[in-house]
Amino acid sequence: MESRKSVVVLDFGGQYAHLIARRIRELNFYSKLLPYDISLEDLQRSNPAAVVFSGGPASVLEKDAPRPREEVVSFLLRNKIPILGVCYGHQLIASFFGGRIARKEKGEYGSSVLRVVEKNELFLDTPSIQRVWMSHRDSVVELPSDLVVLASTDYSEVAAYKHRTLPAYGVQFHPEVKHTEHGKTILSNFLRRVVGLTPNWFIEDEAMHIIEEMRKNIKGKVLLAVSGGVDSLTTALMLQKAIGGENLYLIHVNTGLLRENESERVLEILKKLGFTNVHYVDASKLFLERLRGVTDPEEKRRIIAKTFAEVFKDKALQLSHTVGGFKYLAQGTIYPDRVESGATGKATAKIKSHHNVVMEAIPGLELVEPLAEFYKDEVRRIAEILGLPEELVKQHPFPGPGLAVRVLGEVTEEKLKILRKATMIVEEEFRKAGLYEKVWQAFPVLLPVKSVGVKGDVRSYEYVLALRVVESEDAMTASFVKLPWDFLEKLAERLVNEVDGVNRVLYDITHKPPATIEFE
Ligand SMILES: Nc1ncnc2c1ncn2[C@@H]1O[C@H](COP(=O)(O)OP(=O)(O)OP(=O)(O)O)[C@@H](O)[C@H]1O
Ligand SMILES: O=c1[nH]c(=O)c2[nH+]cn([C@@H]3O[C@H](COP(=O)(O)O)[C@@H](O)[C@H]3O)c2[nH]1
Ligand SMILES: NC(=O)CC[C@H](N)C(=O)O
Ligand SMILES: [Mg+2]
Repeated sequence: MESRKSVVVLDFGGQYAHLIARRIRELNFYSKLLPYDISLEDLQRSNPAAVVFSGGPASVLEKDAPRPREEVVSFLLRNKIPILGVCYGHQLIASFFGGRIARKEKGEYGSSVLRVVEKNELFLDTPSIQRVWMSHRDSVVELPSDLVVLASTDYSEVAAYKHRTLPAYGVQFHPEVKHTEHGKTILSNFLRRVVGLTPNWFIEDEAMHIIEEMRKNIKGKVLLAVSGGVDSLTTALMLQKAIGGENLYLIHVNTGLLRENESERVLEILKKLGFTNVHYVDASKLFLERLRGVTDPEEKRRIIAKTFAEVFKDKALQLSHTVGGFKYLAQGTIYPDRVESGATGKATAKIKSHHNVVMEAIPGLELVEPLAEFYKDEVRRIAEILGLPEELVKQHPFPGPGLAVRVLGEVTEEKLKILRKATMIVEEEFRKAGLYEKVWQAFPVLLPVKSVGVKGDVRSYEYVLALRVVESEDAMTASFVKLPWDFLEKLAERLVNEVDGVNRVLYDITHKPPATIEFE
């Protein structure tokens, strides 16, 4: 059993379920995300001080809606372990106690004004009227006498409730998202006031703990895929600290889908960081061959994942002939990679297949993913602690499938060449203007269409680039950046003047959701 108390978040499939756990960790409490149908034994192993029921896409009104096991519910109630329901969780807990849930004629999506109608610890230090963020269609329309309404909105009379005698609470809104003004205070109130917890989770200790665990448990040679991004570099540093350099083998693959001189740069960095067993595979021909004629985005991702695994396996086999067998495969997978691939919970919807997650199946090798539970900003803090140079800590994320998801439709050498050049210019201009570190990502995308233009009095019929520039905290949600016109103008000018084959530049003004950050 875990020695320290944890706050368990039961995952009912909400896209923001892990965000709840993350906010709780930001408040310095140890938190774990577990599947909604976890057994009592496994739940107890986590030593739960409190349990949060997350939101989710299902409806409590459906017969086979996800529910926690009965043994779990009765354990929580019997032992008076505090519970907090969020959205779907709020509806679920209300229904356990005999409340009535109904599907109303319309939903309540986005910002709402919450009125606190009953003084309660949960809303301590927050104003009686506050903005909250809602995303639901079902509502709690009747409460049993055991439950008291704490807050309402115009649309939802039961926007928050508590049980009269048990430590059970529900909120229809999402306290975990930034758009809920006082969400963090509300979560903090629940943990400090209702549950009575004292802080027991600090990221430095956490990273050191994971390193310590790896030191104890890893017995044998480790293969690590390194892209040069902050995730895999941090993974490499953690492993270096845990097991030293001797048993650590780094492989960098040139997929042919990387940016200008990227592989050379990565190899240089690894040398500087003191890694000795570094191996390079140039598989660019193979990747491009296999992608020829393929236009479907998920098919492209599948091919890249499969090829990546194959290349990796071959190299591992080849290496093991010379240095002896490998026991582990390490990757820089971070939490959002898994959420969006639908790999975190049974109730989560799949958005797109992030390639490192699909790569899990290399038979015979045990997977090591020390960052699997962290968000990017947490990874950056760990990287800093481990001494990764600042420009590497702050580099923008670059997807595993590389430029293939930014050349929409079929990937060809010609298009890659255009996009490489354009990418270089965009990165350069952002750095020059001091904007690079202010945004989450900034990159061009090559659209699969040509448009008519005029260059030097001559008609041109060339490709169109889209610019994608977003701000984000963790890539789960993002907003487009309102860049100054002058900057955009200069950037577009450079792109059409210097990149052969492009005569038009568009600016993407959609947020995520509904658009994703990458176009494929
Ligand atoms: N070209 C590559 N060569 C070797 N490993 C790779 C390559 N591309 C991706 N990987 C593996 O897949 C993982 C996920 O890729 P991803 O691009 O998300 O992460 P990253 O490059 O480490 O960090 P960032 O998200 O900051 O770019 C990497 O951490 C790495 O383990
Ligand atoms: O390792 C990765 N493998 C992938 O297949 C992949 N696809 C997208 N990304 C990056 O993840 C973040 C969220 O991207 P999306 O909004 O496009 O899903 C953004 O930061 C993207 O750049 C990937 N990273
Ligand atoms: N975000 C949620 O948890 C939604 C809960 C439920 N599916 C509803 O629509 O009301
Ligand atoms: Mg990367």
